[in-house]
Amino acid sequence: MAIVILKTTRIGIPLSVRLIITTGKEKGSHSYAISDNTYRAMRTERRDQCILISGESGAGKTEASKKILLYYAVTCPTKDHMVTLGERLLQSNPVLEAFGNAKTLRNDNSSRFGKYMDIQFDFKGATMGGHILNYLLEKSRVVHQNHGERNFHIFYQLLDGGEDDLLNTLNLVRNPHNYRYLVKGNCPRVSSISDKNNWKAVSKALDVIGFTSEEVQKLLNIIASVLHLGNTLFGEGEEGETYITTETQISNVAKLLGVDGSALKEALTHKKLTAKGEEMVSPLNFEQAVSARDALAKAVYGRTFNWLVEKINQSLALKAENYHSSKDASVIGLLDIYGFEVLQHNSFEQFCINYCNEKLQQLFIELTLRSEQEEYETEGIAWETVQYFDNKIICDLIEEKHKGIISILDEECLRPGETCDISFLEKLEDTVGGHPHFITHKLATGKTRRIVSREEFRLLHYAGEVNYNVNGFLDKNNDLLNRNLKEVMYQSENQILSHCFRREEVIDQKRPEMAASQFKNSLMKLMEILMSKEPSYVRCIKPNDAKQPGRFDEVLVRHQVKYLGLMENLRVRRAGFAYRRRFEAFLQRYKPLCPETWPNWNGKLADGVSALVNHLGYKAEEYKLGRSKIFIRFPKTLFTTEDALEAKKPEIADGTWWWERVSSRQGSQTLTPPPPQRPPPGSPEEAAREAWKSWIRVGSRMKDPGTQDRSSGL
Ligand SMILES: Nc1ncnc2c1ncn2[C@@H]1O[C@H](COP(=O)(O)OP(=O)(O)OP(=O)(O)O)[C@@H](O)[C@H]1O
Repeated sequence: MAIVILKTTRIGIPLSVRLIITTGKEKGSHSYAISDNTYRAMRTERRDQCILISGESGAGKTEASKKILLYYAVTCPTKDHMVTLGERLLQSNPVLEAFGNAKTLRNDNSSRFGKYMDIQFDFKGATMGGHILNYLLEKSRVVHQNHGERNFHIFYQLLDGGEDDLLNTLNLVRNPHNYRYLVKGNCPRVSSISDKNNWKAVSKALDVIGFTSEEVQKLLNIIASVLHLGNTLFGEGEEGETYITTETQISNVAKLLGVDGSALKEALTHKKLTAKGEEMVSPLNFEQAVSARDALAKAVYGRTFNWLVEKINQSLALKAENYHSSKDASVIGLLDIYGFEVLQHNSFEQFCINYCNEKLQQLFIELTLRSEQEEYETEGIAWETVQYFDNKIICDLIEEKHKGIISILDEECLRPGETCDISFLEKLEDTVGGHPHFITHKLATGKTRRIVSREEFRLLHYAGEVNYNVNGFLDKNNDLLNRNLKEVMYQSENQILSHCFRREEVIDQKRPEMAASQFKNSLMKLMEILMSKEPSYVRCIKPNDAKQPGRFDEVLVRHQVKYLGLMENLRVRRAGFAYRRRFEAFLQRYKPLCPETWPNWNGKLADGVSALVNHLGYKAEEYKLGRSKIFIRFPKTLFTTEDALEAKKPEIADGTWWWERVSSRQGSQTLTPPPPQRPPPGSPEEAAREAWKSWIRVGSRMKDPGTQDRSSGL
């Protein structure tokens, strides 16, 4: 069971709050409602929309996003030659889940990457294309899993579901226990997952998306090579030299990756350095060789995942024949990104995940709480301010240039001389030691000191307090692969790999951006994308930590409701107005309802709106006029007005033969331009027709790009 709280919109109107508790039977119905409302808002407002799905790991974000996608795939019109776009959108899910999801302690199908998907619609509302942006895959899982967790699903699916012939060509045996990279978490069986069935689903999906059998083979070669790489072991010679003890494994890896075996062996046990312009080769010790092997496995898997997303994007891309209609295209974005995560041992990955959640909370504050309240102030509407915690202070602590945690981490990675994770921690203490949301063992006093170990720093996030162990921060941020390993991969005969290891990085030796900065920059871009759209929210709340149906842990739920800011949001919405619109847009749309304002109002806009609402009989408590906008308190008021408008449409065009023809053919709600034959010039029919035409063009569509109508988070 999961609870989802959502805000609904109709023609872009923030509506009342709905709390929907889903049970097995009605699973997904709520997601259809928000999908539908967002689609309608996009069409009537002609404004890009986005749906932000948030919640803790295991709360139901991915399930909700799949339902939303399903809704669009099934209900939106498609062009004849585009019938498979919806199908391809849907089929991208099993593929991305196979390669990017894994069993964790909190969720048997946890997304270990973030995903933002754009669905493009043409002016008739038909799906035209899609695009996926992926964020920070948890690559460390390829080589290590916590107890009770698994590696990415694809490894188990391949071993369980792959045909005998396929496994033979990959030199794999069916038992996952034979592979070191799969037994780190004790390789638990998961009753809720059928790897065999999922393998079938993934194979079919790859086909539907348009992967050729050659590409699939190359992809699986890489997956199998990672397993063989995990079984590649090293020995130490008498003089301390490192060598590979498992010849069969390494030749399997070389064959599957399409690289030269001896070059690979050399690159796994030696590193190339350039000192004073001269190239030197230095042997790696045992630990360094193990690290080089693991780094290669992570790099190969991570880059292959990016390639996979690229391929899916090519398949979803707007086709050339639709470019002409893309000018009028609208977009619905769907964000399903990792939720706030607190584990027993939180590392670099959790730091990035929780930073991302801080940013999303900032966005929520910006787009809803703050903008809502600021708007009342700007418009001169009397208003009782609702207090909320602004987490900007935490975002700054993490991301500020030169002074933030990410900058300090980058500096420590680049600084010459001896650096390590502990020196990073010390640097943090020196630089952000006094910050109210930052604590370390050294800085803590009393009780807190006991809960922060010497290798940890503690951040007081908006959603709770989290200790991060600095071990591995520098390595993960550096994300470096020895140069000679990159060279070997660049020369691979497997086109996926040679595509993933690019010339500028290998030959020109351009240093890639540090992982945390790269993540920070991609988040900044994401925020820009989301800010340009009208947001709707799906808030997923996890009912219990035991993955059990029908159990409702009140403390856990209360905590989530609190940190998601739902109560503040409720208060803002309740005290506020359900709808607001600029005077000109309101007048444009509803002017047919009042003889004084139809077909044109030539006086002051505010007076026109006053005349209109007086004629409609609005009561004083139902609305307020601001400086440039009308604010309507209850959705009911607006719906009554909308219904009156619907009823009025045929009457506006009364007496014109063309209206009757259009309405009898296509239904009276269709906003189709009148047919070319004109009524006699100067006749009342012609005047009615002209007024109608202009209203159809502007008023009925409420095209109002200047409006700051932000959906609430509920
Ligand atoms: N609406 C729902 N009704 C019943 N069960 C659900 C619902 N949503 C999710 N679940 C169950 O919860 C599990 C976790 O859901 P999901 O994978 O969507 O979580 P998530 O929030 O995306 O987690 P993560 O951040 O770890 O990826 C699902 O596999 C499913 O068993």
